[in-house]
Amino acid sequence: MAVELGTPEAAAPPVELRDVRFSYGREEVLHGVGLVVGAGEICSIVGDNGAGKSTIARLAVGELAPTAGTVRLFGENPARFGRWNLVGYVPQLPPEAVSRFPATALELVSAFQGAGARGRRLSRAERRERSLDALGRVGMDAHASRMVRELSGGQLQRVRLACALVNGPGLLVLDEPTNGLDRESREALCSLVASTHAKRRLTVLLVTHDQRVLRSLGGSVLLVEDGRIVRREA
Ligand SMILES: Nc1ncnc2c1ncn2[C@@H]1O[C@H](COP(=O)(O)OP(=O)(O)OP(=O)(O)O)[C@@H](O)[C@H]1O
Repeated sequence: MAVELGTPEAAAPPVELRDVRFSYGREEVLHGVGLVVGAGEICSIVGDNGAGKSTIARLAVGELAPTAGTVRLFGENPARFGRWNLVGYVPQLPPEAVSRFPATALELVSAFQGAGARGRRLSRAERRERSLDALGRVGMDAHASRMVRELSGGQLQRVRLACALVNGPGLLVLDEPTNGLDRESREALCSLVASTHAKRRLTVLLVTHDQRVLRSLGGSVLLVEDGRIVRREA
């Protein structure tokens, strides 16, 4: 079932899945998923544990390849996509996976930086400035020199968001971004995503269980059950 979101535009939509099937080994977990997220739209994916939400997000950013069907990222096959500055992705990870990383917050964000406009190589000073700016946007510039293993779960999640935003992406894919966040951090994250969306016409694909995040960000909501999109709420 293909679910069309928003009005068609001349430019290719940031995210497009057509009749996508996916199997981990022999077990098929997505059974013909279709969705289109147009430029500047917010689309949230909800559903029970194990329904297939993260798998859809991972396919959308090319982390997984479909076993059947078509995935397009800004109109291109993710396997051949080259404009990764356009994509910010915060995967669902156990916090330990990042927090043992032997780097400061600033170094972690810098590691995610791509080239500048038209592929220009950035100087060290420019990279530092852009990383500090991204940390500032998530309210973490004061913690730039701290080792990521010393950060709280909420602080670490903000730094991961800075990593996703540092290249000024056109598409932000967030998988359960508010897991483990307190109210203040959750609201800060939602308002940052909402303001970036409004200012820069950011496209957002969000996986969440959190009704408060859905209410705060608005947009379309897709319900996934057992590897199928079964409902769309605009
Ligand atoms: N690496 C993997 N290897 C094998 N099976 C997997 C793997 N990752 C996910 N699965 C299975 O694929 C199905 C869909 O998983 P997925 O993580 O996409 O669900 P989800 O809706 O995001 O769940 P949750 O809300 O718990 O994060 C589940 O049955 C899960 O057990």
